[in-house]
Amino acid sequence: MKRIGYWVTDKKFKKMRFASFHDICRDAGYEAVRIKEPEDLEKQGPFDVFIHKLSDDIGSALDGDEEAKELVQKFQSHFQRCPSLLVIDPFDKVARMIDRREQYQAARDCFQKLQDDQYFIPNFVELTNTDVSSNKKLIEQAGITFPFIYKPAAAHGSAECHHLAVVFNEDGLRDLPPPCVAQSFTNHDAVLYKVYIIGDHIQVVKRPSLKNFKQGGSKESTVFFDSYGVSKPNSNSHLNKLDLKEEEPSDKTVLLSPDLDKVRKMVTALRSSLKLELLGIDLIIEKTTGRYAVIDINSFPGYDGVDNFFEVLLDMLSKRLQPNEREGTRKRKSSEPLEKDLHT
Ligand SMILES: O=P(O)(O)O[C@@H]1[C@@H](OP(=O)(O)O)[C@H](OP(=O)(O)O)[C@H](O)[C@H](OP(=O)(O)O)[C@H]1OP(=O)(O)O
Ligand SMILES: Nc1ncnc2c1ncn2[C@@H]1O[C@H](COP(=O)(O)OP(=O)(O)O)[C@@H](O)[C@H]1O
Ligand SMILES: [Mg+2]
Ligand SMILES: [Mg+2]
Repeated sequence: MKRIGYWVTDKKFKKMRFASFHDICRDAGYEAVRIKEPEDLEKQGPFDVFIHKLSDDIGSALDGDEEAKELVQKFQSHFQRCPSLLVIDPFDKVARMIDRREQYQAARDCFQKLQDDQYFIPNFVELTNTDVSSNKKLIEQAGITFPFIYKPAAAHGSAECHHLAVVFNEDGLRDLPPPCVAQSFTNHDAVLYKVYIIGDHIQVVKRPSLKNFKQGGSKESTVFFDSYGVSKPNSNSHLNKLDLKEEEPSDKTVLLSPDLDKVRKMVTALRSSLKLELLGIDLIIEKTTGRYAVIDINSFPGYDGVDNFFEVLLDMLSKRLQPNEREGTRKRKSSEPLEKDLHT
């Protein structure tokens, strides 16, 4: 019987109802094994495949957190001792999504190769200090316009990673704790699409999002917000409410739901360059042009609203475990070490 090892937090285990995954696996002739302690992994194994939400720990480990380093190291040592183990997703590929600047750069490179300007990453720049005049220059050079959105550089790892802000003018540059990313705000009529990906399977789920703001900026003070309050299924923040005059579509409004063929083309390109199987892409549609903007990429997200998530997951895993597929995986060296400094 093939064995599927997995690592998720208690919160994620409960929220996603992972207990049912065990039944679904058993019915299909697989065994799901929840790893709770990263001790004696050989004894808990052997596993044919290992899936995980370790992005927070990988992020903290890269930041130098000793406990996280130890945890990540234990898994990596196990992977090295079991070279045939399929790891979804490989730690080095997950690591590339942790720093928002790196994540955006990778996605922008991918879109440039695709040579299709219907997809874009809104202009962004990394700010590493609080020097207002040099930050002003960096923002101008990157073509960032007011308002812009402030995001902590780390996309995963702590609650603070989701403490964002909308900055309306140069005065707002004083309040931004570095390291962070500044990104042009793209009006999108307060609708965001979660593009949830499980291998080849894609499901798009509609979510609330930030309202439109006057382009070019204003005198308003910076608005700080927690992203958990604006784009979860039941979010109902004042920041989600379009201003009254905007509720009726204007001539310039391109009101669209995403075109699934376009989404598929985008996902195929991103998957092939990011080399991730379990991911979520936050997509917004630019109000004035209808172009697709990717604003966030999440490793193993919540998949809230995805139909039959565990059946789809098991289907993907069983396909990946087919001998032909394994050959491809081995070529990808899925268990390569993440970073040398995580071993020290
Ligand atoms: O718990 P959820 O359903 O809010 O899922 C979170 C994701 O929400 P989403 O599916 O995109 O709505 C969430 O996505 P966002 O960054 O909020 O777009 C993250 O992936 C989050 O992981 P982390 O805490 O940043 O490591 C995810 O948290 P974990 O479930 O991995 O703890
Ligand atoms: N460039 C942008 N233009 C417009 N709205 C944005 C932009 N970036 C983020 N947002 C809004 O902020 C929310 C959180 O941003 P996101 O980058 O997804 O961070 P998180 O990782 O915390 O989810 C999004 O759900 C969306 O409503
Ligand atoms: Mg997001
Ligand atoms: Mg995110």
